[in-house]
Amino acid sequence: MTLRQDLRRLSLCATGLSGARGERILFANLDLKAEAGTALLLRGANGAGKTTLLLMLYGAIRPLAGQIVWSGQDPEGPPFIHLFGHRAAVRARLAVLETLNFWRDANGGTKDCVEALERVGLGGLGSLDAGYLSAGQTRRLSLARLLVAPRPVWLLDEPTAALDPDGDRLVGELMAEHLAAGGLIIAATHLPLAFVGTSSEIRLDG
Ligand SMILES: Nc1ncnc2c1ncn2[C@@H]1O[C@H](COP(=O)(O)OP(=O)(O)OP(=O)(O)O)[C@@H](O)[C@H]1O
Repeated sequence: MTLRQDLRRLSLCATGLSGARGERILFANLDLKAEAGTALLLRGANGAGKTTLLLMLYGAIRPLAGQIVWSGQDPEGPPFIHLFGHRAAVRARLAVLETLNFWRDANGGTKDCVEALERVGLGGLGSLDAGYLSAGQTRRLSLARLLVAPRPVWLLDEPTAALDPDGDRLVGELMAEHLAAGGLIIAATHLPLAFVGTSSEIRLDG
């Protein structure tokens, strides 16, 4: 993947973030920084608020307090964040390749979907009804979505969930390639991620 050179200045600075779900405060006064070419890993127990924080950084949930500033992006430009969450928008009766084509077009991408399916280990399954994919195959299809419409920021929620060891390696490779191309990754995970690159980590329950 090629990212524009000016994206090398991409960064995130969040200060004094507080997050709640319902009546419950999950985290308070949290400061985060992340730079292009690096990964920030979010750790914490089940229910600590990692997914909530990712949704906040994505812009889907408002913080209770604090500020989130993405720099190095044209605010009038195209969307620059991919959220790789637990839910995959896979519809039964739509083939795997059609599903990926749909996502690519909806996200303004131009990359080859057949190649992306090969890359994530789903080559040969393009004409299968996407509803028949196994849990791990569905995650792999969601990974292909990141490839067909490149965006500099990846927010990954438990990216290796449901994947086999080969899938773990694939996630590590894709992350390393994204970082090497100047992308920025924030990943919530309970497991070690097998990527090569600069990373830092914060705990939400510590
Ligand atoms: N819409 C909602 N209304 C009320 N509470 C919610 C809502 N969504 C999530 N929660 C609660 O917010 C808390 C944080 O959830 P979140 O999914 O952010 O945790 P997490 O750290 O990602 O957990 P896990 O490691 O299990 O994925 C949980 O206790 C959850 O039950």
